[in-house]
Amino acid sequence: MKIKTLFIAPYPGLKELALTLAKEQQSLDITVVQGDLQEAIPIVKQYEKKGYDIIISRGGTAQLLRQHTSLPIIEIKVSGYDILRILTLVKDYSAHPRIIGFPNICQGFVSVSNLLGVHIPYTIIHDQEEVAEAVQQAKADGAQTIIGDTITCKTAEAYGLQSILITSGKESVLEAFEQAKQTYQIMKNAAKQVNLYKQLLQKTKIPIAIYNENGSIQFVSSSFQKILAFMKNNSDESSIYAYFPFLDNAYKQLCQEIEPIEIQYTYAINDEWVQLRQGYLKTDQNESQYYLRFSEKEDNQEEYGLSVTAMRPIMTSFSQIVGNSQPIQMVIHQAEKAAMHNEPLALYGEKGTGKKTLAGIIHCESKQKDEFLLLVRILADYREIIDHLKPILAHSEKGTCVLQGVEHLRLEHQDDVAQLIHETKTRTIFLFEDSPINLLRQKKLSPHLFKQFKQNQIRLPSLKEYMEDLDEYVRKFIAQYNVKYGKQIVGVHEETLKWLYNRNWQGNLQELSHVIEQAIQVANHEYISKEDLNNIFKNIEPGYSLIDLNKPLAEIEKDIIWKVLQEEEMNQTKAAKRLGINRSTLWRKLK
Ligand SMILES: Nc1ncnc2c1ncn2[C@@H]1O[C@H](COP(=O)(O)OP(=O)(O)OP(=O)(O)O)[C@@H](O)[C@H]1O
Repeated sequence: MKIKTLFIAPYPGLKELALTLAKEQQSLDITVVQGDLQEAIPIVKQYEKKGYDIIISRGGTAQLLRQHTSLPIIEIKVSGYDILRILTLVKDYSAHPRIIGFPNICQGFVSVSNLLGVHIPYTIIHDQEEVAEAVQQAKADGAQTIIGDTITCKTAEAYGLQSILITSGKESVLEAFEQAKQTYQIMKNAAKQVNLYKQLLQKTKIPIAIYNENGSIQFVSSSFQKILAFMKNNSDESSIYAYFPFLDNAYKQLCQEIEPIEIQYTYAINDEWVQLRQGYLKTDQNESQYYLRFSEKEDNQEEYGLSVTAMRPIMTSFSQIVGNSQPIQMVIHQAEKAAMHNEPLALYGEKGTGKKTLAGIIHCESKQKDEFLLLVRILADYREIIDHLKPILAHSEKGTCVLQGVEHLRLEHQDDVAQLIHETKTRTIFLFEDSPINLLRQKKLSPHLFKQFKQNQIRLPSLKEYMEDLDEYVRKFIAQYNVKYGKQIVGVHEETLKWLYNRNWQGNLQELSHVIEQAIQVANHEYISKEDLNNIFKNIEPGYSLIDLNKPLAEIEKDIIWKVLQEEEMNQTKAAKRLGINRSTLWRKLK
């Protein structure tokens, strides 16, 4: 297959020469068009659509075109022969010649003319815009003939001077043809590689899209394309922001700074929550590139010992917190106070007591509510962790960073975190399962770090401490899961609630929420019955016979999974690992 080549000749003679030489080119299919600086851009736009591979042009035209097309531009260089020809022509000329040109042309002339003992004055320009001034100056200096390229000659004539165009000879044109072939070959090899990777991405079925700083989509895998089509029917939007508006914000810059760590997002597409990950791709161009990919729920979290999530607060206001009990009212009171300032804060309480939820509300009720809300989980200590945390904490003067697992860091790293917090204005909220003072005593918390939030600590009570609010929470979860599962459950009977109340309750809000979720799914009356709940507890509490062999296989499987989950303190990662399945499979099987 021949290389489709567009040859733009800035003057008629070059067009003729190119047409003649093109005939001898076996591997180039050359279209020759005449056009100068002004005409070249529309020509290229017109031919670009016709599948051309490469463009050949000369001087300023070639340089201008580079800024307006992604096709490779080969420039016909002024050769020693071209210079020699001009010098031979003008050496006995009496009409005071002057060369005006870019540094390479002028230097070429100086070298060759020195060899020949011909001395022609010259003016070096660096930009086409300088031509007019250079011509006027030459005229003022007494020059009568200007030697230069097409634009220079046109300008000279406009000022009433003679001009001699530096024409390109056969050798220069042939040289450009050779270069076109070589460049095309290099391009083809690079394209081959890109194609290979693209195919690989398609084959592995990873839903991934790559886009630039402006959000313009550069690549989209077929599986991602299907999702985009699903999101916007018949839409040919080329901007990623049209589909995922949350990407166009402060996180983009952060993404670049914490590369190679990805930022996770939870996003609803047609009522279905999905996990997305955004990352930064290093390229050697000035432009920044990003990718967005769909991921299994919280997969590969341990990859970097650090996970960064753009939090989506499920509750945004203190008024949404239900419960009149003293412990809950105390939490609300303290949290309201905390939302009024920007000091580092610690929230502590057992697993599933609502620490993340409260952190989200505090953020939404604070001055920085419109800024980012990040959940940073430290999963392991490692050498570069502070380098990774630095941009996160220093990222913006605003926003809230919720930091979980800081006690996993060695004490000197914790001291570094304390220093970072001291220097930043980003609001930091620490989450602990144990009380900070206990952690301090056990030497798991650095005194420097402790000092940062010593005055601002909120303890989240365990559910068993505020059982008088149980009915409120049960009702809240029923309403929440009715929506999710399209049910119309109206509540639990008084006696069921009493029974629930009198249980030796070990779990927290997280577990209560799971139990109600299960109950909503199985309930087939308006009220959740004691039996419904009992069946669920049977499966999640130790001491009950685990497997009821009268149930269908899928149900037995569910029971086993619940049992393992319970034994692993509802830790989904550990349960999934024990069962040899991944976390999304685990949840799918429980549905
Ligand atoms: N005030 C609340 N009202 C209703 N539901 C709540 C409340 N607080 C928390 N929840 C629910 O309880 C569950 C656990 O909450 P959250 O994740 O905030 O707890 P956590 O203490 O941060 O958990 P962990 O210790 O596991 O990280 C979530 O499903 C959340 O929706």
